[in-house]
Amino acid sequence: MAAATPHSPPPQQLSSPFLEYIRAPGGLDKVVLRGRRSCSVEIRLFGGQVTSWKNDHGEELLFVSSKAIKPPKPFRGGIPICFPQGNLEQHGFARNRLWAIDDNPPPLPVNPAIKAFVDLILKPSEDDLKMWPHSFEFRLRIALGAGGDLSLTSRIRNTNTDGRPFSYTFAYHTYFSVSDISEVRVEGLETMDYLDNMKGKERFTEQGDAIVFESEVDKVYLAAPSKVAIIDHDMRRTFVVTKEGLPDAVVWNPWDKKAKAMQDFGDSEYKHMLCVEPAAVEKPITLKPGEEWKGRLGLSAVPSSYCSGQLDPLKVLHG
Ligand SMILES: O=P(O)(O)OC[C@H]1O[C@H](O)[C@H](O)[C@@H](O)[C@@H]1O
Repeated sequence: MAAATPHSPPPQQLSSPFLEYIRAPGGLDKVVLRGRRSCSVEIRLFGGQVTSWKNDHGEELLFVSSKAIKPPKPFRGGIPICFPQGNLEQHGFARNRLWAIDDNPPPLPVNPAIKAFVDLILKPSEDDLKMWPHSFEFRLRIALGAGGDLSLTSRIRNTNTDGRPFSYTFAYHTYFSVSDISEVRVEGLETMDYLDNMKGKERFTEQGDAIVFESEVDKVYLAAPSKVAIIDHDMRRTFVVTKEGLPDAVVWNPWDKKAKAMQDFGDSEYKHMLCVEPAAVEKPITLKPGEEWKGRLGLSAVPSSYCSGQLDPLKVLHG
């Protein structure tokens, strides 16, 4: 069966106790995944974008700006999908398109304990093909695990019929909600090489300590480990970010000056967010016709192993 068009009714399998399809005008239809107690995930069809992830106490774990703008502008917060980047609009057009429910996705091995998931699909429109002349199928599975963990699996296939390969860069532009950015540490990126977007993408090596935030940061960590931890002292919460198929990790906080310059971002909101974005940036991914690429993001929020001023990075990173 072909993928549903954006305006067709939601398929039958969406009527499950773990899923709700909510209609809203202006491309704002969304799917809500429900887990144990108050765990939930909200996904907007516009952008195929996760806009909310709540833990079992119903606390929001992702940052969304109070000034976020409605479609057709990209939405500031949650997890925008950045694809296909290159000489296109910033971060590509996928975050700016209406995705459809994929009612017959090719099989994807899943943990049978995961009941709450949804499959979305994006194919290029005629206009998209004028801008980026490649035919593709982008399948996105968003799943809420039994313990409240969230995973996004992207499968991108080259469906060009003229034999041409294509290349792209990619990012899960994840906006985490934090209590106070100056109390946050990121562990797992110590001693990594990075490109500094604020210094013309010059390459540097990170020092040996966990990363803390005192000013604007916009860095692409290269060949970053598959697990990175964001430790929020005040919340005593640690986000564990895992990634597969995505070598790099972008870390971004706009800080005060850039915050003021952004129309869709509150002046002080930089204090309450941090982007850590599993990505493939340095080396574009190339797919020949018929080839498929897979990239996975896993997120969990666990209590910090914070004890009398000492954090134990080994415990956080290796369980
Ligand atoms: O404003 P946007 O297009 O959403 O981009 C917001 C930010 O995203 C990334 O993290 C980039 O590294 C930054 O350079 C950019 O400013």
